[in-house]
Amino acid sequence: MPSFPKRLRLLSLVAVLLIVGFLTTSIASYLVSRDAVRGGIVGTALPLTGDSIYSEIQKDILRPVFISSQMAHDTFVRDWLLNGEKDPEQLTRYLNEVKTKNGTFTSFLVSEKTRYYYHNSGMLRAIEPNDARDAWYFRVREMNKAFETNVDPDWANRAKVTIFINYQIFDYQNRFIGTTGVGLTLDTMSQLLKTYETRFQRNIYFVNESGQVVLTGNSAQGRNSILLHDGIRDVAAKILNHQSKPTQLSYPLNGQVMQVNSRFIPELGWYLIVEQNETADLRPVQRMFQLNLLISALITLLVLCIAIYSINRNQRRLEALANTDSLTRLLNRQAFEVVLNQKMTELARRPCSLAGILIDIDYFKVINDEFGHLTGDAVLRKVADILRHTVRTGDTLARWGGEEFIILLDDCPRAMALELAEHLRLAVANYDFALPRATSVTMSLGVVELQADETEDEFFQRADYLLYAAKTAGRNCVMADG
Ligand SMILES: Nc1nc2c(ncn2[C@@H]2O[C@H](COP(=O)(O)OP(=O)(O)OP(=O)(O)O)[C@@H](O)[C@H]2O)c(=O)[nH]1
Repeated sequence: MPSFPKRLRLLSLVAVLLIVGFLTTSIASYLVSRDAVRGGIVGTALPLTGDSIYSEIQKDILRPVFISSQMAHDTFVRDWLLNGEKDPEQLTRYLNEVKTKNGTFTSFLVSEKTRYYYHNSGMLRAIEPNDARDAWYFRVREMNKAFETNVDPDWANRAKVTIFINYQIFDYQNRFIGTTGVGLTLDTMSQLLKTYETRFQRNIYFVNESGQVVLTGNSAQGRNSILLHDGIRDVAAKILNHQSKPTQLSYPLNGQVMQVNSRFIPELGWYLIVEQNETADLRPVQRMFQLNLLISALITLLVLCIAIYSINRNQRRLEALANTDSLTRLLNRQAFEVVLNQKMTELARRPCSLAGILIDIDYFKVINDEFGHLTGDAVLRKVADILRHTVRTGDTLARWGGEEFIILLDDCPRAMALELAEHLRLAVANYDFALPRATSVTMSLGVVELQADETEDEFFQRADYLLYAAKTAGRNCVMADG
Protein backbone atom coordinates (compact mmCIF):
# COMPACT_ATOMS: atom_id res chain seq x y z
CA MET A 1 0.00 0.00 0.00
CA PRO A 2 1.52 3.40 -0.98
CA SER A 3 2.50 5.67 1.89
CA PHE A 4 0.62 8.95 2.42
CA PRO A 5 2.98 11.19 0.32
CA LYS A 6 3.02 8.49 -2.38
CA ARG A 7 -0.76 8.29 -2.34
CA LEU A 8 -0.96 12.07 -2.53
CA ARG A 9 1.42 12.03 -5.48
CA LEU A 10 -0.64 9.32 -7.19
CA LEU A 11 -3.89 11.22 -6.64
CA SER A 12 -2.28 14.49 -7.81
CA LEU A 13 -1.09 12.69 -10.95
CA VAL A 14 -4.58 11.31 -11.62
CA ALA A 15 -6.07 14.79 -11.01
CA VAL A 16 -3.51 16.48 -13.29
CA LEU A 17 -4.07 13.88 -16.05
CA LEU A 18 -7.84 14.28 -15.84
CA ILE A 19 -7.68 18.08 -15.72
CA VAL A 20 -5.20 18.27 -18.61
CA GLY A 21 -7.24 15.74 -20.62
CA PHE A 22 -10.57 17.48 -20.01
CA LEU A 23 -9.10 20.94 -20.59
CA THR A 24 -7.48 19.85 -23.84
CA THR A 25 -10.67 18.30 -25.23
CA SER A 26 -12.88 21.15 -23.96
CA ILE A 27 -10.59 23.85 -25.37
CA ALA A 28 -10.14 21.97 -28.64
CA SER A 29 -13.89 21.51 -29.10
CA TYR A 30 -14.48 25.16 -28.11
CA LEU A 31 -11.95 26.35 -30.70
CA VAL A 32 -13.44 24.11 -33.41
CA SER A 33 -16.99 25.30 -32.61
CA ARG A 34 -15.87 28.93 -32.40
CA ASP A 35 -14.16 28.68 -35.78
CA ALA A 36 -17.25 27.01 -37.23
CA VAL A 37 -19.50 29.81 -35.91
CA ARG A 38 -17.03 32.46 -37.07
CA GLY A 39 -16.73 30.71 -40.45
CA GLY A 40 -20.53 30.70 -40.69
CA ILE A 41 -20.71 34.43 -40.03
CA VAL A 42 -17.79 35.36 -42.26
CA GLY A 43 -18.28 32.82 -45.03
CA THR A 44 -22.04 32.61 -45.27
CA ALA A 45 -24.23 34.83 -43.10
CA LEU A 46 -22.73 38.25 -43.79
CA PRO A 47 -22.08 37.75 -47.53
CA LEU A 48 -25.60 36.34 -47.95
CA THR A 49 -27.15 39.33 -46.21
CA GLY A 50 -25.03 41.62 -48.37
CA ASP A 51 -26.09 39.74 -51.52
CA SER A 52 -29.78 39.86 -50.57
CA ILE A 53 -29.73 43.58 -49.88
CA TYR A 54 -27.74 44.23 -53.02
CA SER A 55 -30.22 42.34 -55.17
CA GLU A 56 -33.15 44.13 -53.48
CA ILE A 57 -31.46 47.45 -54.22
CA GLN A 58 -30.84 46.50 -57.82
CA LYS A 59 -34.48 45.56 -58.15
CA ASP A 60 -35.49 48.92 -56.67
CA ILE A 61 -33.20 50.72 -59.05
CA LEU A 62 -33.90 48.72 -62.22
CA ARG A 63 -37.65 49.32 -62.11
CA PRO A 64 -37.29 53.13 -62.18
CA VAL A 65 -34.66 52.81 -64.91
CA PHE A 66 -37.23 50.98 -66.97
CA ILE A 67 -39.91 53.64 -66.24
CA SER A 68 -37.46 56.44 -67.12
CA SER A 69 -36.52 54.69 -70.37
CA GLN A 70 -40.21 54.51 -71.33
CA MET A 71 -40.60 58.21 -70.57
CA ALA A 72 -37.55 59.12 -72.67
CA HIS A 73 -38.84 57.13 -75.62
CA ASP A 74 -42.45 58.22 -75.28
CA THR A 75 -43.61 59.91 -78.54
CA PHE A 76 -45.85 62.23 -76.54
CA VAL A 77 -42.86 63.53 -74.55
CA ARG A 78 -40.71 63.97 -77.60
CA ASP A 79 -43.51 65.55 -79.69
CA TRP A 80 -44.40 67.88 -76.83
CA LEU A 81 -40.78 69.10 -76.65
CA LEU A 82 -40.41 69.35 -80.43
CA ASN A 83 -43.74 71.24 -80.72
CA GLY A 84 -42.43 74.06 -78.52
CA GLU A 85 -43.56 72.98 -75.02
CA LYS A 86 -46.92 74.63 -75.68
CA ASP A 87 -49.13 73.31 -72.95
CA PRO A 88 -47.11 72.77 -69.68
CA GLU A 89 -50.32 71.55 -67.98
CA GLN A 90 -50.34 68.61 -70.39
CA LEU A 91 -46.82 67.58 -69.37
CA THR A 92 -47.54 68.10 -65.68
CA ARG A 93 -50.51 65.75 -66.01
CA TYR A 94 -48.29 63.26 -67.79
CA LEU A 95 -45.54 63.45 -65.13
CA ASN A 96 -48.11 63.20 -62.37
CA GLU A 97 -49.64 60.15 -64.04
CA VAL A 98 -46.20 58.45 -64.22
CA LYS A 99 -45.50 59.24 -60.58
CA THR A 100 -48.87 58.04 -59.28
CA LYS A 101 -49.07 54.92 -61.43
CA ASN A 102 -45.58 53.74 -60.58
CA GLY A 103 -45.48 54.89 -56.99
CA THR A 104 -42.29 56.89 -57.49
CA PHE A 105 -41.38 59.81 -55.28
CA THR A 106 -41.01 62.30 -58.07
CA SER A 107 -40.98 62.55 -61.89
CA PHE A 108 -39.37 65.28 -63.96
CA LEU A 109 -38.32 66.54 -67.39
CA VAL A 110 -35.78 69.20 -68.37
CA SER A 111 -35.93 70.73 -71.82
CA GLU A 112 -32.64 71.33 -73.59
CA LYS A 113 -34.21 74.12 -75.61
CA THR A 114 -35.79 76.18 -72.82
CA ARG A 115 -33.80 74.73 -69.86
CA TYR A 116 -37.08 74.56 -67.98
CA TYR A 117 -37.32 72.06 -65.19
CA TYR A 118 -40.79 70.42 -65.31
CA HIS A 119 -41.95 68.52 -62.30
CA ASN A 120 -45.00 66.39 -61.55
CA SER A 121 -46.31 69.31 -59.49
CA GLY A 122 -45.80 71.89 -62.26
CA MET A 123 -43.02 73.85 -63.90
CA LEU A 124 -40.39 74.66 -61.27
CA ARG A 125 -37.85 77.03 -62.76
CA ALA A 126 -35.19 77.33 -65.42
CA ILE A 127 -31.97 75.56 -64.65
CA GLU A 128 -28.68 77.43 -64.64
CA PRO A 129 -25.23 76.22 -65.69
CA ASN A 130 -23.75 78.12 -62.75
CA ASP A 131 -26.09 76.71 -60.14
CA ALA A 132 -24.43 73.81 -58.31
CA ARG A 133 -27.83 72.22 -57.80
CA ASP A 134 -28.16 71.93 -61.58
CA ALA A 135 -24.70 70.55 -62.30
CA TRP A 136 -26.22 67.08 -62.74
CA TYR A 137 -28.07 68.19 -65.88
CA PHE A 138 -24.94 69.39 -67.65
CA ARG A 139 -23.19 66.18 -66.71
CA VAL A 140 -26.06 64.04 -68.10
CA ARG A 141 -26.14 66.13 -71.25
CA GLU A 142 -22.51 65.32 -71.97
CA MET A 143 -22.41 61.70 -70.96
CA ASN A 144 -21.98 58.85 -73.44
CA LYS A 145 -24.54 56.55 -71.93
CA ALA A 146 -28.33 56.76 -72.07
CA PHE A 147 -28.89 57.22 -68.33
CA GLU A 148 -27.27 57.58 -64.93
CA THR A 149 -28.32 56.92 -61.37
CA ASN A 150 -27.69 59.87 -59.14
CA VAL A 151 -28.22 60.30 -55.46
CA ASP A 152 -29.00 63.92 -54.71
CA PRO A 153 -31.26 66.02 -52.53
CA ASP A 154 -34.57 66.64 -54.23
CA TRP A 155 -34.92 70.43 -54.12
CA ALA A 156 -38.56 70.16 -55.08
CA ASN A 157 -39.27 68.07 -52.01
CA ARG A 158 -37.61 69.87 -49.11
CA ALA A 159 -34.23 68.55 -50.20
CA LYS A 160 -35.05 64.97 -49.29
CA VAL A 161 -32.28 62.59 -50.37
CA THR A 162 -33.50 60.88 -53.51
CA ILE A 163 -32.18 58.47 -56.11
CA PHE A 164 -32.74 60.00 -59.52
CA ILE A 165 -32.69 58.15 -62.78
CA ASN A 166 -31.62 60.74 -65.35
CA TYR A 167 -32.46 59.53 -68.85
CA GLN A 168 -31.40 61.35 -72.03
CA ILE A 169 -34.16 62.22 -74.58
CA PHE A 170 -33.36 62.30 -78.26
CA ASP A 171 -35.54 63.53 -81.18
CA TYR A 172 -36.26 61.41 -84.21
CA GLN A 173 -32.99 62.51 -85.78
CA ASN A 174 -31.12 61.46 -82.66
CA ARG A 175 -30.44 64.97 -81.41
CA PHE A 176 -30.35 65.57 -77.65
CA ILE A 177 -33.51 67.42 -76.61
CA GLY A 178 -33.66 67.01 -72.88
CA THR A 179 -33.60 64.73 -69.86
CA THR A 180 -36.40 62.94 -68.08
CA GLY A 181 -36.79 60.37 -65.34
CA VAL A 182 -38.11 59.58 -61.90
CA GLY A 183 -36.81 59.94 -58.36
CA LEU A 184 -37.13 57.45 -55.55
CA THR A 185 -37.12 58.37 -51.93
CA LEU A 186 -34.64 56.52 -49.78
CA ASP A 187 -37.32 55.78 -47.20
CA THR A 188 -38.05 52.47 -48.95
CA MET A 189 -34.43 51.44 -48.70
CA SER A 190 -34.15 52.63 -45.13
CA GLN A 191 -37.20 50.50 -44.32
CA LEU A 192 -35.58 47.58 -46.09
CA LEU A 193 -32.44 48.00 -44.00
CA LYS A 194 -34.51 48.11 -40.80
CA THR A 195 -36.29 44.89 -41.77
CA TYR A 196 -32.99 43.15 -42.49
CA GLU A 197 -31.44 44.47 -39.29
CA THR A 198 -34.29 43.11 -37.20
CA ARG A 199 -34.43 39.81 -39.00
CA PHE A 200 -30.69 39.07 -38.96
CA GLN A 201 -29.61 41.02 -35.88
CA ARG A 202 -26.94 42.83 -37.88
CA ASN A 203 -25.96 46.44 -38.45
CA ILE A 204 -26.68 47.37 -42.05
CA TYR A 205 -25.90 50.79 -43.46
CA PHE A 206 -24.45 52.70 -46.40
CA VAL A 207 -21.51 55.07 -46.42
CA ASN A 208 -20.48 57.29 -49.28
CA GLU A 209 -17.04 57.38 -50.83
CA SER A 210 -15.71 59.64 -48.10
CA GLY A 211 -16.97 57.35 -45.35
CA GLN A 212 -20.04 59.41 -44.33
CA VAL A 213 -22.99 57.34 -43.18
CA VAL A 214 -25.69 58.19 -45.74
CA LEU A 215 -28.38 55.63 -45.14
CA THR A 216 -29.06 53.35 -42.22
CA GLY A 217 -31.76 51.26 -40.62
CA ASN A 218 -31.49 51.83 -36.90
CA SER A 219 -28.04 50.59 -35.99
CA ALA A 220 -25.75 53.26 -37.38
CA GLN A 221 -27.96 56.20 -36.47
CA GLY A 222 -25.85 58.80 -34.78
CA ARG A 223 -22.75 57.69 -36.65
CA ASN A 224 -21.34 60.41 -38.84
CA SER A 225 -18.37 58.87 -40.49
CA ILE A 226 -16.75 55.47 -40.24
CA LEU A 227 -13.41 57.30 -40.28
CA LEU A 228 -14.24 58.79 -36.90
CA HIS A 229 -16.11 56.01 -35.21
CA ASP A 230 -14.35 53.85 -32.60
CA GLY A 231 -13.26 50.44 -33.83
CA ILE A 232 -14.38 50.60 -37.43
CA ARG A 233 -12.09 53.56 -38.17
CA ASP A 234 -9.14 51.12 -37.97
CA VAL A 235 -10.46 49.27 -41.02
CA ALA A 236 -12.25 52.20 -42.73
CA ALA A 237 -9.48 52.67 -45.31
CA LYS A 238 -9.78 49.03 -46.34
CA ILE A 239 -13.58 49.35 -46.66
CA LEU A 240 -13.39 52.45 -48.90
CA ASN A 241 -11.49 50.59 -51.63
CA HIS A 242 -13.82 51.10 -54.64
CA GLN A 243 -14.09 47.38 -55.18
CA SER A 244 -17.47 45.93 -55.93
CA LYS A 245 -16.09 42.56 -54.82
CA PRO A 246 -17.17 42.05 -51.18
CA THR A 247 -14.47 42.76 -48.58
CA GLN A 248 -14.42 40.79 -45.33
CA LEU A 249 -12.83 42.46 -42.29
CA SER A 250 -13.04 42.35 -38.53
CA TYR A 251 -12.25 44.83 -35.79
CA PRO A 252 -12.25 44.75 -31.99
CA LEU A 253 -14.81 46.84 -30.11
CA ASN A 254 -15.08 46.98 -26.32
CA GLY A 255 -13.38 43.62 -25.95
CA GLN A 256 -15.66 41.99 -28.53
CA VAL A 257 -15.10 41.19 -32.19
CA MET A 258 -17.14 42.79 -34.97
CA GLN A 259 -17.18 41.04 -38.34
CA VAL A 260 -17.70 43.36 -41.33
CA ASN A 261 -18.72 42.61 -44.88
CA SER A 262 -18.60 45.57 -47.24
CA ARG A 263 -19.02 46.11 -50.98
CA PHE A 264 -19.05 49.07 -53.31
CA ILE A 265 -22.33 49.60 -55.16
CA PRO A 266 -21.46 51.45 -58.37
CA GLU A 267 -25.10 52.36 -59.17
CA LEU A 268 -25.16 54.42 -55.96
CA GLY A 269 -21.53 55.25 -55.46
CA TRP A 270 -21.98 53.99 -51.91
CA TYR A 271 -20.58 51.18 -49.81
CA LEU A 272 -22.99 48.71 -48.31
CA ILE A 273 -21.73 47.66 -44.88
CA VAL A 274 -23.10 44.62 -43.04
CA GLU A 275 -21.70 44.25 -39.53
CA GLN A 276 -22.19 41.59 -36.91
CA ASN A 277 -20.99 41.23 -33.36
CA GLU A 278 -19.75 37.66 -33.33
CA THR A 279 -19.89 37.53 -29.51
CA ALA A 280 -23.65 37.03 -29.47
CA ASP A 281 -23.37 34.06 -31.85
CA LEU A 282 -20.47 32.66 -29.84
CA ARG A 283 -22.40 32.85 -26.55
CA PRO A 284 -23.96 29.36 -26.87
CA VAL A 285 -20.52 27.96 -27.72
CA GLN A 286 -19.04 29.72 -24.69
CA ARG A 287 -21.89 28.44 -22.51
CA MET A 288 -21.22 24.91 -23.79
CA PHE A 289 -17.52 25.40 -23.00
CA GLN A 290 -18.35 26.48 -19.43
CA LEU A 291 -20.73 23.53 -19.05
CA ASN A 292 -17.98 21.19 -20.34
CA LEU A 293 -15.56 22.60 -17.79
CA LEU A 294 -18.13 22.20 -15.01
CA ILE A 295 -18.86 18.60 -16.01
CA SER A 296 -15.10 17.93 -16.29
CA ALA A 297 -14.52 19.38 -12.81
CA LEU A 298 -17.36 17.26 -11.39
CA ILE A 299 -16.05 14.11 -13.10
CA THR A 300 -12.52 14.86 -11.86
CA LEU A 301 -13.89 15.34 -8.35
CA LEU A 302 -15.94 12.15 -8.58
CA VAL A 303 -13.00 10.12 -9.91
CA LEU A 304 -10.77 11.49 -7.13
CA CYS A 305 -13.40 10.64 -4.50
CA ILE A 306 -13.77 7.11 -5.90
CA ALA A 307 -9.96 6.75 -6.05
CA ILE A 308 -9.54 7.99 -2.45
CA TYR A 309 -12.36 5.72 -1.27
CA SER A 310 -10.92 2.65 -3.08
CA ILE A 311 -7.38 3.33 -1.89
CA ASN A 312 -8.55 3.73 1.71
CA ARG A 313 -10.75 0.66 1.52
CA ASN A 314 -7.94 -1.41 0.03
CA GLN A 315 -5.57 -0.08 2.64
CA ARG A 316 -7.98 -1.03 5.41
CA ARG A 317 -8.39 -4.47 3.83
CA LEU A 318 -4.63 -4.97 3.52
CA GLU A 319 -4.09 -3.72 7.05
CA ALA A 320 -6.73 -6.17 8.25
CA LEU A 321 -5.04 -8.97 6.28
CA ALA A 322 -1.64 -8.03 7.68
CA ASN A 323 -3.06 -8.13 11.21
CA THR A 324 -5.09 -11.32 10.85
CA ASP A 325 -4.10 -14.95 11.10
CA SER A 326 -5.34 -16.55 7.91
CA LEU A 327 -6.28 -19.90 9.44
CA THR A 328 -8.25 -18.81 12.50
CA ARG A 329 -9.19 -15.22 11.47
CA LEU A 330 -7.91 -14.10 14.90
CA LEU A 331 -5.37 -11.30 15.39
CA ASN A 332 -1.84 -12.47 14.68
CA ARG A 333 1.13 -12.08 17.01
CA GLN A 334 2.35 -8.72 15.54
CA ALA A 335 -1.11 -7.17 15.84
CA PHE A 336 -1.42 -8.47 19.36
CA GLU A 337 1.90 -6.90 20.35
CA VAL A 338 0.74 -3.54 19.03
CA VAL A 339 -2.45 -3.81 21.12
CA LEU A 340 -0.43 -4.83 24.17
CA ASN A 341 1.88 -1.83 23.72
CA GLN A 342 -1.11 0.49 23.53
CA LYS A 343 -2.67 -1.06 26.64
CA MET A 344 0.59 -0.73 28.58
CA THR A 345 0.91 2.94 27.60
CA GLU A 346 -2.70 3.55 28.67
CA LEU A 347 -2.02 1.75 31.91
CA ALA A 348 0.85 4.09 32.69
CA ARG A 349 -1.58 7.00 32.41
CA ARG A 350 -4.61 5.36 34.05
CA PRO A 351 -3.63 2.50 36.35
CA CYS A 352 -6.03 -0.46 36.31
CA SER A 353 -5.73 -4.21 36.26
CA LEU A 354 -4.65 -5.98 33.05
CA ALA A 355 -4.48 -9.75 32.87
CA GLY A 356 -3.24 -12.19 30.26
CA ILE A 357 -4.02 -15.86 29.53
CA LEU A 358 -1.52 -17.89 27.49
CA ILE A 359 -3.11 -21.07 26.07
CA ASP A 360 -1.56 -24.16 24.44
CA ILE A 361 -3.47 -27.14 23.03
CA ASP A 362 -2.28 -30.36 24.64
CA TYR A 363 -0.62 -33.02 22.50
CA PHE A 364 -1.54 -31.26 19.32
CA LYS A 365 1.29 -33.00 17.49
CA VAL A 366 -0.53 -36.30 18.17
CA ILE A 367 -3.73 -34.93 16.60
CA ASN A 368 -1.75 -33.91 13.55
CA ASP A 369 0.11 -37.16 13.38
CA GLU A 370 -2.92 -39.37 13.93
CA PHE A 371 -5.59 -37.56 11.92
CA GLY A 372 -3.62 -35.45 9.50
CA HIS A 373 -2.82 -31.73 9.23
CA LEU A 374 -6.20 -30.82 7.75
CA THR A 375 -7.94 -32.21 10.81
CA GLY A 376 -5.36 -30.36 12.93
CA ASP A 377 -6.28 -27.14 11.11
CA ALA A 378 -9.97 -27.78 11.68
CA VAL A 379 -9.33 -28.30 15.40
CA LEU A 380 -7.33 -25.04 15.56
CA ARG A 381 -10.18 -23.20 13.82
CA LYS A 382 -12.79 -24.69 16.17
CA VAL A 383 -10.75 -23.90 19.30
CA ALA A 384 -10.36 -20.33 18.00
CA ASP A 385 -14.16 -20.13 17.55
CA ILE A 386 -14.83 -21.39 21.07
CA LEU A 387 -12.36 -18.87 22.50
CA ARG A 388 -13.82 -16.05 20.39
CA HIS A 389 -17.33 -16.75 21.61
CA THR A 390 -16.33 -17.17 25.22
CA VAL A 391 -14.13 -14.10 25.85
CA ARG A 392 -15.74 -10.77 26.78
CA THR A 393 -16.20 -8.05 24.20
CA GLY A 394 -13.27 -5.72 24.59
CA ASP A 395 -10.84 -8.52 25.40
CA THR A 396 -8.06 -9.07 22.85
CA LEU A 397 -7.73 -12.60 21.53
CA ALA A 398 -4.86 -13.62 19.23
CA ARG A 399 -3.14 -16.65 17.81
CA TRP A 400 0.26 -16.52 19.44
CA GLY A 401 1.74 -19.11 17.06
CA GLY A 402 1.33 -22.83 16.19
CA GLU A 403 -1.25 -24.23 18.57
CA GLU A 404 -0.87 -21.37 21.09
CA PHE A 405 -3.35 -18.56 21.78
CA ILE A 406 -3.20 -15.49 24.00
CA ILE A 407 -5.92 -13.33 25.55
CA LEU A 408 -5.47 -9.84 27.03
CA LEU A 409 -8.17 -9.00 29.55
CA ASP A 410 -8.80 -5.34 30.07
CA ASP A 411 -9.68 -4.07 33.52
CA CYS A 412 -9.71 -7.64 34.87
CA PRO A 413 -8.39 -8.61 38.29
CA ARG A 414 -6.54 -11.92 38.69
CA ALA A 415 -9.50 -13.81 40.21
CA MET A 416 -11.78 -12.91 37.35
CA ALA A 417 -9.09 -13.88 34.83
CA LEU A 418 -8.66 -17.22 36.55
CA GLU A 419 -12.39 -17.80 36.39
CA LEU A 420 -12.50 -17.04 32.68
CA ALA A 421 -9.50 -19.29 32.01
CA GLU A 422 -11.21 -22.15 33.76
CA HIS A 423 -14.36 -21.47 31.79
CA LEU A 424 -12.41 -21.59 28.55
CA ARG A 425 -10.62 -24.80 29.49
CA LEU A 426 -13.91 -26.52 30.22
CA ALA A 427 -15.58 -25.18 27.07
CA VAL A 428 -12.90 -26.79 24.88
CA ALA A 429 -12.52 -29.95 26.94
CA ASN A 430 -16.27 -30.56 26.84
CA TYR A 431 -16.65 -29.84 23.16
CA ASP A 432 -17.08 -32.80 20.83
CA PHE A 433 -14.60 -32.28 18.00
CA ALA A 434 -15.95 -35.44 16.34
CA LEU A 435 -12.48 -36.94 16.18
CA PRO A 436 -12.08 -40.67 15.66
CA ARG A 437 -12.01 -42.85 18.75
CA ALA A 438 -13.76 -40.08 20.69
CA THR A 439 -10.42 -38.30 21.07
CA SER A 440 -10.84 -35.23 23.26
CA VAL A 441 -9.00 -31.91 22.84
CA THR A 442 -7.74 -30.19 25.98
CA MET A 443 -5.75 -27.05 26.69
CA SER A 444 -3.22 -25.90 29.32
CA LEU A 445 -3.46 -22.27 30.42
CA GLY A 446 -1.22 -19.81 32.28
CA VAL A 447 -2.86 -16.74 33.84
CA VAL A 448 -0.84 -13.64 34.77
CA GLU A 449 -1.71 -10.20 36.04
CA LEU A 450 0.52 -7.38 34.80
CA GLN A 451 2.71 -6.08 37.61
CA ALA A 452 3.60 -2.41 38.06
CA ASP A 453 6.81 -1.50 36.16
CA GLU A 454 6.86 -4.91 34.47
CA THR A 455 8.20 -5.05 30.93
CA GLU A 456 6.43 -6.78 28.09
CA ASP A 457 9.10 -9.52 28.02
CA GLU A 458 8.85 -10.13 31.75
CA PHE A 459 5.07 -10.37 31.41
CA PHE A 460 5.35 -12.99 28.65
CA GLN A 461 8.09 -14.90 30.48
CA ARG A 462 5.86 -15.27 33.52
CA ALA A 463 2.91 -16.35 31.37
CA ASP A 464 5.13 -18.88 29.60
CA TYR A 465 6.42 -20.19 32.88
CA LEU A 466 2.88 -20.70 34.21
CA LEU A 467 1.83 -22.46 31.00
CA TYR A 468 4.85 -24.75 31.32
CA ALA A 469 3.83 -25.38 34.93
CA ALA A 470 0.32 -26.37 33.75
CA LYS A 471 1.87 -28.77 31.23
CA THR A 472 4.07 -30.37 33.83
CA ALA A 473 1.14 -30.54 36.22
CA GLY A 474 -0.53 -32.99 33.85
CA ARG A 475 -2.07 -30.63 31.23
CA ASN A 476 -5.80 -29.72 30.87
CA CYS A 477 -5.43 -27.30 33.79
CA VAL A 478 -4.99 -23.61 34.60
CA MET A 479 -1.98 -22.19 36.47
CA ALA A 480 -1.98 -18.66 37.85
CA ASP A 481 0.70 -16.59 39.57
CA GLY A 482 0.58 -15.59 43.23
N1 LIG B 1 -2.27 -28.68 11.61
C1 LIG B 1 -1.47 -27.70 12.06
N2 LIG B 1 -0.48 -28.00 12.90
C2 LIG B 1 0.30 -27.01 13.39
C3 LIG B 1 0.13 -25.68 12.99
N3 LIG B 1 1.05 -24.92 13.64
C4 LIG B 1 1.77 -25.78 14.39
N4 LIG B 1 1.34 -27.05 14.25
C5 LIG B 1 1.81 -28.27 14.84
O1 LIG B 1 1.55 -28.27 16.24
C6 LIG B 1 2.42 -29.22 16.83
C7 LIG B 1 2.91 -28.71 18.14
O2 LIG B 1 3.56 -29.76 18.77
P1 LIG B 1 4.41 -29.57 20.03
O3 LIG B 1 4.99 -28.19 20.12
O4 LIG B 1 5.37 -30.65 20.05
O5 LIG B 1 3.46 -29.73 21.23
P2 LIG B 1 2.24 -30.69 21.50
O6 LIG B 1 2.26 -31.83 20.58
O7 LIG B 1 1.00 -29.85 21.44
O8 LIG B 1 2.52 -31.17 22.94
P3 LIG B 1 2.41 -30.27 24.22
O9 LIG B 1 2.34 -28.85 23.85
O10 LIG B 1 3.61 -30.59 24.98
O11 LIG B 1 1.17 -30.72 24.86
C8 LIG B 1 3.53 -29.42 15.84
O12 LIG B 1 3.45 -30.74 15.32
C9 LIG B 1 3.30 -28.44 14.73
O13 LIG B 1 3.65 -28.91 13.46
C10 LIG B 1 -0.91 -25.38 12.09
O14 LIG B 1 -1.14 -24.28 11.69
N5 LIG B 1 -1.69 -26.43 11.64
